[in-house]
Amino acid sequence: MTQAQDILRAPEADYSHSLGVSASPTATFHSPLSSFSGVFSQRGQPKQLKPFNTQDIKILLLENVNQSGRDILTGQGYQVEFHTSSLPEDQLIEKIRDVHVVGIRSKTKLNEKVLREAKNLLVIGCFCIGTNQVDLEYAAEHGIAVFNSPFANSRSVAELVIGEIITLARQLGDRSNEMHRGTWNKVSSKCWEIRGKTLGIVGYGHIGSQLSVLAEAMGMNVIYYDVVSLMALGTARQIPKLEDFLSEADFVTLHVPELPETKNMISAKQLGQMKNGSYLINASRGTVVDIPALINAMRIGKIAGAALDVYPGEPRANGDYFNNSLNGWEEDLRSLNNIILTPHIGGSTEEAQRAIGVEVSDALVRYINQGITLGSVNMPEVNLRSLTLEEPDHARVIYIHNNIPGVLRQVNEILGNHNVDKQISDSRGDFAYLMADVSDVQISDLKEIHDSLEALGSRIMTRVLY
Ligand SMILES: NC(=O)c1ccc[n+]([C@@H]2O[C@H](COP(=O)([O-])OP(=O)(O)OC[C@H]3O[C@@H](n4cnc5c(N)ncnc54)[C@H](O)[C@@H]3O)[C@@H](O)[C@H]2O)c1
Ligand SMILES: O=C(O)[C@H](O)COP(=O)(O)O
Repeated sequence: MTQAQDILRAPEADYSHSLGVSASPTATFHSPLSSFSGVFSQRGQPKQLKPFNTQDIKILLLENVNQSGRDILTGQGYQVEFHTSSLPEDQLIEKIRDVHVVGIRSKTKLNEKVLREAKNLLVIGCFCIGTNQVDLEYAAEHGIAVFNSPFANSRSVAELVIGEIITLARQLGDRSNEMHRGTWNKVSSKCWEIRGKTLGIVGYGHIGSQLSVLAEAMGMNVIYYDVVSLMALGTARQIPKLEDFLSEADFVTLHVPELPETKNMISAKQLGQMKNGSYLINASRGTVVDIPALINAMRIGKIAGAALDVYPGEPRANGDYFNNSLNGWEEDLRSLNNIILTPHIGGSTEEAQRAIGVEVSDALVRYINQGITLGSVNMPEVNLRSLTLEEPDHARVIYIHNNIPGVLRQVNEILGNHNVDKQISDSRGDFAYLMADVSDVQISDLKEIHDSLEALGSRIMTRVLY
């Protein structure tokens, strides 16, 4: 298989523009590499304590992350290795051992087996909405922050679904295929307007609620089902029971995350509860629909059409033919009438990918350079105003730790001998994140602070940025 693969290395970084976190040559402790043990000290892998230098940061970017994001990362001076597809697990493990940052989309599985090998990893960027492909708990336990882009592609998905509703109602896919084969088949039987029909949205979150507005603008009635009680937009109505909801909708569209509770959420029983001749659209995650049950429901005419953008097993790269990933169901799916099969393109628009690239890369830069966790999906959200590392003798201390009683007292005993300008701490479940800016410190102080924090039983990761 051919796979475009570049190593992007930025030209010399312009430190005067790198968010004010680079080492000032005038700072007294901006020494060359010292024998001290750790700017990023983690998972039993002590590193040398040296001034923060963006060029030391190694980033692995997979799955064709947009140029907008790559430009931001290379512009910081980081070393960026870029791949257009995801990697087989053995190659991923090999690559991830060495890097501080990995950027992925929905295909790359960062499970415990892979993350165990990622001894230097500080942060994961999911350049997409879904984070189900990452073991978020394991990452948090090991001090690895995870960021995503929660809604930059929602509009693209909602627009795709609108297109699919009309396409299914008018059997456009079949007519187009027939014309491609040279057949003129002008029919109106079982072709419908969507005006006045009922759209049923499962999961009324970012995508579902946008879709609600668009569908109403086209004259549809909207109902929705969600585990949370949510404010209806326009004249939409929330239906408390899935069974009642399914029996009322002409079109059912799924917008729930991949969770144990959503696995096979639409199976034979639920398909049986849908209206005769209704339609099913899935642009959420492949595990949400029981595909053999759908194939059967379409064969017997219960379901008049379907659109699938996501599948339980998806090829790793473009060109891997949609063949062996679905236990052989591909052939059955391809043989059905009025079914739209798309290769997980819900969020694949220029607008969405550009916006995601910027949003996630900005979050990564803030985290790498300043330790700011705003928008993290697995860490407490902690922010202090920009680090004043241009001033001599300033440093930012970050201590990620287990959320157990007495830690703040111990940390403050360690920091207490120094001038703490600002400090903030927050917790999320079992983990806590402390950020403190200290001034009037020399490199020997930083080493002492670092080593003392590292010795605490609660420690997950210590970072000292200066
Ligand atoms: N096809 C694509 O390219 C594409 C693009 C973006 C997102 N997605 C998928 O779509 C999903 C939804 O995206 P979103 O941004 O709208 O998410 P969201 O988190 O904003 O909304 C999800 C909604 O689902 C609800 N929900 C959760 N579990 C439920 C359950 N068991 N039953 C009913 N409702 C439940 C939540 O309460 C929430 O309101 C994402 O998790 C992602 O997997 C796919
Ligand atoms: O989670 C998402 O945002 C979508 O599934 C899109 O994923 P993709 O970036 O891999 O296309």
